[in-house]
Amino acid sequence: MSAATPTETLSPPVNQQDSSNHVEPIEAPPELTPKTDSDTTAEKRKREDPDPESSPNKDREREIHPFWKTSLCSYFRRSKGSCSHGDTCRYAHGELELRPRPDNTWDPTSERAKKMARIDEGGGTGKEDRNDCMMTEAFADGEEGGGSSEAGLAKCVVNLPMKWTSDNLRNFLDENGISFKSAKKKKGMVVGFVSFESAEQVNSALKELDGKSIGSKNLKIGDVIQRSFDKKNKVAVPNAQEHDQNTVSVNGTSDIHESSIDTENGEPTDECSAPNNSDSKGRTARDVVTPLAHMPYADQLEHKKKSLTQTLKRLTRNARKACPNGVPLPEWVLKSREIGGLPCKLEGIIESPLVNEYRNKCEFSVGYSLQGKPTVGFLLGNFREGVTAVQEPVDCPNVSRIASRYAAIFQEFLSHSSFPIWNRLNNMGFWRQLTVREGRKPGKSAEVENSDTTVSEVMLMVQVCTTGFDDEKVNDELQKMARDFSSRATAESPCLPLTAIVVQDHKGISNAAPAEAPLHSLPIPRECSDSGVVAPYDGVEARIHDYISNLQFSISPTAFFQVNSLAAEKLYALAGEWAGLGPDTLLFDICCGTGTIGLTLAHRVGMVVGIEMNASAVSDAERNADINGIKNCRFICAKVSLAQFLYLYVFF
Ligand SMILES: C[S@@+](CC[C@H](N)C(=O)[O-])C[C@H]1O[C@@H](n2cnc3c(N)ncnc32)[C@H](O)[C@@H]1O
Repeated sequence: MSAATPTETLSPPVNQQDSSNHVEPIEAPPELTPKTDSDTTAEKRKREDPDPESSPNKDREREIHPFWKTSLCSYFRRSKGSCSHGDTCRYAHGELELRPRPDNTWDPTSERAKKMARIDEGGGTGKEDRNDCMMTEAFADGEEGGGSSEAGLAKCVVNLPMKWTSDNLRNFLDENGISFKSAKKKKGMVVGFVSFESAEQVNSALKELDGKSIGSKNLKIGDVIQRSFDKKNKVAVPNAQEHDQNTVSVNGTSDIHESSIDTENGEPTDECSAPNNSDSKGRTARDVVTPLAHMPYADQLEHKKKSLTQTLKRLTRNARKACPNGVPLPEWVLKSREIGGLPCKLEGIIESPLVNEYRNKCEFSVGYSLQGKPTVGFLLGNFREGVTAVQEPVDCPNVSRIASRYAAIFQEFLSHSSFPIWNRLNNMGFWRQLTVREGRKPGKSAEVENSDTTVSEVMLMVQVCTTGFDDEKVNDELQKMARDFSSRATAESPCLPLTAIVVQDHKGISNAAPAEAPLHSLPIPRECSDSGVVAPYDGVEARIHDYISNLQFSISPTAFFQVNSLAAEKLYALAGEWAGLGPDTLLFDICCGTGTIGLTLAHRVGMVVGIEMNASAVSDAERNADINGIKNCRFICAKVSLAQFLYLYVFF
């Protein structure tokens, strides 16, 4: 089941970097845990029920064999780099060649798996760590990268192993016989920059490198284009060190983009939100966040259905291949043949009650436009691809008018602020992000065609990094910002609701702030209340309220809440219908957030147990049960793992 999120792809838009939107992987049950080398004998044996789509061609088999190169070759390791099977060996000759297993785990003897285990032991999630590594160092600028890009002699190479440094990149180029002028790569990034002496060198490098596989990835080569304001270096920027004359950055409309083609079937996948090479010239925020917006809504639904079908078919194929010999294929895999390879019947995509301006939460990045103007909007691509340019949310149909107005107000404020904009390349600066969260009045879906009139509360969360800035000056600046927001919200016609302004101090370098990043609420100057805008007292906990299935939900600044409240209502109702609930049902709401699913279904079951790792979301869930007089729900703050789940099952 999937509710349609109009115009967006099924994957989250590029701007959605909120940690609260991130779903941590749940521990796999034992039968899904990584296979050991001993399992591979079974894998080699011919399956009784062969995959109908597998090809007799050996090379193709290697390409699609789910365990190909997913374990390190112990012979290769023991004999210090030699293995009689050479290239045909099914095991990986070294960490670089190693691929993840079908269940997304890594060979437990690999350095990567050990590193992840260390991170887990240390309480991190691995993702944070990788993000941090990715951004610890800025792309180096200076002599090497500079001049060549203008002449088109600089290229960026995407999909390089994260752990590579410039030395690894240079060695790799040498080993492949590529002549180049300079090569740079920061550890933790997947992008490297290579400059060449001549067009011939560029051409032969392209021939050799484009599409070449390293581990499980294929290299992509893109142009490096200087941002226009870097070239001119004449635009006044608040912090001169942010935009060094020599800085070479990848233009947001450059040729770099993630693969938009499903490598298995050559058809676009859910992830294909990035336009292709030629389209990406002149890519807009609208293209990036709502790549389906050019289609009529009915076509968008069809497109989503098709891409979901591909994903589900792939799931069946992978499950079939992953099932070891001797273990019977699950019934749903066997039955999938009768329904065109699908694991279950796909009912279709449910329409959203609201097609435009449906998002109740927008996270706007703060950065520079392609012309070097301080901008509040959406990144024009992925930082991993080297894109840092931001564009205003012009024509983005999913963004509400209110959110757009606040982005514009903030952008105007930043153009006069003496505090610097966050620089994603050197991880320095002050202003980082603006999140606009809206709360609605209770009302029926049919009455909400004009979303503006139903919004009664707005919370603004401004993310800054206070490192290195004077506390007093920071406070003055933030007070000034609050005054600006409130007076300009009041001056709008009709005046914009403003319920809370929260400042989040995020000192780290990854995009998503950790749950413990300090938050403080700013008082909203009094005059706003006279114009009908609610102004909380300083120190009062900032929160907004929304409604799903006639229940009120109180939401704290960082807690997750479905971004399309009305579509969520439809989705939850259907989940309840399908679940066959009754008074004897014990309903586990795993990763419950603010408790929305469990609470909306509580009246149809005996008891609800919600589990959620974000502490403030758990207290929101408890508060929400109270507000709505629901007594049969318990919420537990914990990271979900199989062990905990089993314990709870026995305990309750
Ligand atoms: C996409 S939200 C869904 C929340 C809720 N079910 C809803 O529909 O509104 C996912 C939630 O899962 C939580 N979460 C992610 N990984 C978790 C884990 N391993 N254990 C517990 N909670 C987790 C996040 O904090 C977030 O609140």
